[in-house]
Amino acid sequence: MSSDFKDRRRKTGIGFCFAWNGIKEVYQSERNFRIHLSVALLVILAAFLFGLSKGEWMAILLIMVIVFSLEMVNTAMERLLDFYHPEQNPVIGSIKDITAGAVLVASIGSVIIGMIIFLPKLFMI
Ligand SMILES: Nc1ncnc2c1ncn2[C@@H]1O[C@H](COP(=O)(O)OP(=O)(O)OP(=O)(O)O)[C@@H](O)[C@H]1O
Repeated sequence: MSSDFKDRRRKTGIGFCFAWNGIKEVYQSERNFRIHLSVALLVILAAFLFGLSKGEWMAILLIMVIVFSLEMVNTAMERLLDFYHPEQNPVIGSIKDITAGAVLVASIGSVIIGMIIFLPKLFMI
């Protein structure tokens, strides 16, 4: 194996570690992230119990990934803004509102997708 290839592999490994630390950091510090994770685990359990189709699995997994990713971007944005501009400012406030709004939009979407998939199955019981 060339040293260049080994170097690149080592860098990828380190990058993965940093990214994993980021996920751990958000998990430990953000209550909303932990709530979303608990709900996601319950939904995955329900998905196994109801035997979802491949398309239904893809829909719930995709929306979960979107919610978690936006939650992390929202947290990063809040920290960035607090670091560079700790004072109150209407522009900072509206940027934080917008990124929080993005999480809310995805969360509402996830509830709607969940209802479309699970409600008919619940009514059949
Ligand atoms: N520097 C600021 N200037 C003006 N308004 C702010 C500022 N910081 C926060 N806000 C307002 O307070 C809200 C909450 O901001 P904060 O940074 O406390 O997020 P949070 O409560 O930790 O949110 P989350 O629950 O998503 O982590 C913002 O959406 C914004 O409306």
